[in-house]
Amino acid sequence: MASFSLGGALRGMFARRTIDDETWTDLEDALIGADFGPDVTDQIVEELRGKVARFRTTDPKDLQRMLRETIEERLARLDPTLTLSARPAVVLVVGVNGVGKTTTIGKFAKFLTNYGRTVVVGAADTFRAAAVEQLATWAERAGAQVVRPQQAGQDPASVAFQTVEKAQRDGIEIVLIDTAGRLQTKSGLMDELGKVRRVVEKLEPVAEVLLVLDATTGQNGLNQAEAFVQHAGVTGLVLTKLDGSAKGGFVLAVQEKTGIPIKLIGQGEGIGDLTGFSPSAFAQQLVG
Ligand SMILES: Nc1nc2c(ncn2[C@@H]2O[C@H](COP(=O)(O)OP(=O)(O)OP(=O)(O)O)[C@@H](O)[C@H]2O)c(=O)[nH]1
Repeated sequence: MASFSLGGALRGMFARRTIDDETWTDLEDALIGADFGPDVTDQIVEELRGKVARFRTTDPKDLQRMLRETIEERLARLDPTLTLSARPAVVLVVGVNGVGKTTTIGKFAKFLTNYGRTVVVGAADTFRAAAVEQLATWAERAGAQVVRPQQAGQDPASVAFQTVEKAQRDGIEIVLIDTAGRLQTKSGLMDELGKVRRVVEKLEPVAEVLLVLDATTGQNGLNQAEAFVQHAGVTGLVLTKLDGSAKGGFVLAVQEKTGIPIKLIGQGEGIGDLTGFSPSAFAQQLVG
């Protein structure tokens, strides 16, 4: 069972033979506990009460199936497909420190090389040499090329530019650009991201801006998301650390709050632990 599954939380509900008042309390507690948030929880419970009445069922198994369908239907309102058909397709990866950005870029590079794509990674987080080396190690493991800053503190936008230039020159299909994640000076960070984007777009349009969020952070993650969504032109979300989280509901909460689709999910620290986002597979894992 995936750790973000509602299985444990719903156990009480299924221990009962019929749907009764306690069933609804248990369901509500399970959804709140899993970080769906109060609004989405109320809406889901309301919808399921309606369905249960309409179909005149008293079987908790029916309720489980309806819950799975409701969650899947809501997750599927946005399209999780990555837009990577441009050549090169330029992807900016944004997010604050510690959410798993570097690891995600490594895993994503591997995901793409597994599909036979060629990849170059640009280390535009130029203030920490250790971060550049960590990224380079991941990229090399993934079979991707790397563009590093030529000196510490080089303008991130110029590293991004050189990375896209290399892709154009060498015919590399996908460009992944790591960006700095300092949130202390939010406006500084957003200005920097804007500059990276403008400079890259002198060469190629940006295909995707992926915001990496740590699924274990709940409301804090939602606040981070809002800042990036407002200022960085985010086109897709990547949720990391779902393997360590009992908060699977965050997936739906963050997608509905931002209106931006989840495109990738990370479920572990290994290079193979990143997958595309499938609403039906996710709803199945979540609800059982
Ligand atoms: N369990 C789990 N751990 C993850 C996942 N993704 C990343 N991590 C771990 O989270 C920690 C931070 O990951 P990094 O990739 O270094 O995060 P970052 O956002 O680049 O952080 P900085 O390099 O500090 O900017 C590492 O210990 C990773 O192994 C995941 O999907 N599941």
